[in-house]
Amino acid sequence: MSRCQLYLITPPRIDAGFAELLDSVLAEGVASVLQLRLKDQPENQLPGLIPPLVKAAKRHGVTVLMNDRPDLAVHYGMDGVHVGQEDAPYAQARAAVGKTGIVGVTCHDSRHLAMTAAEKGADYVAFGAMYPTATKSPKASASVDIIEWWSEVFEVPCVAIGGITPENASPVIEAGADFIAVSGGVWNHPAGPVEAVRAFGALLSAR
Ligand SMILES: Cc1ncc(COP(=O)(O)OP(=O)(O)O)c(N)n1
Ligand SMILES: Cc1nc(C(=O)O)sc1CCOP(=O)(O)O
Ligand SMILES: [Mg+2]
Repeated sequence: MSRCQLYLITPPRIDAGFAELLDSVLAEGVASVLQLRLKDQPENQLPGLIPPLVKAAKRHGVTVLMNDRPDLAVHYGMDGVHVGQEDAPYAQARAAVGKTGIVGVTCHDSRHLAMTAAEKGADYVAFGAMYPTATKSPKASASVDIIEWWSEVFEVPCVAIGGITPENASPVIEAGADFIAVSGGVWNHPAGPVEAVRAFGALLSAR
């Protein structure tokens, strides 16, 4: 069984200083994937904000994915895109990022959605929300059972998302998640983002 990895998600809105904070967080060497999820950012600010984030990810050897927008993933030279059930359809995302690009798909708490996404060729399926979260109003809540089932039956990696913190991540990791996707559990951690990723690092390397 491969070790669970940290999949970091940006806050929904950032300022120009965020790239420096991100750099210090990625320098800890804990996160292996970064998703740019700038849901609350005015579109006209994206050209100024995205390139330094992509550069920071590449500098630290971190895979960088765009949320929702295959077009932006391609435009800014990212590794791929994450799409939800109401975003660009899988085929459109795949056509944009190509065979070697990464396409991840939200599957909520649905085995059916996950099997469909995997059959189409998704690089990973995401289940959530595992815990209550202040980052968004999730469509569903998922239990560790679906993570356990998926990881026992399928080869396609699974991501667990929603309300995950260093304090509550253990059952999700033990269930077999290939990745834990985290936003607030890093950026809003009371000890600060760098301490939070260190805590995730300690958890993940203990297994
Ligand atoms: C890794 C990961 N999993 C799930 C989501 C949620 O995507 P979606 O359902 O499209 O919701 P928004 O993120 O667009 O609000 C995700 N972003 N990343
Ligand atoms: C973006 C997102 N998608 C979810 C899903 O259930 O599909 S939960 C979620 C929020 C992730 O942020 P945090 O780590 O702060 O809870
Ligand atoms: Mg989406």
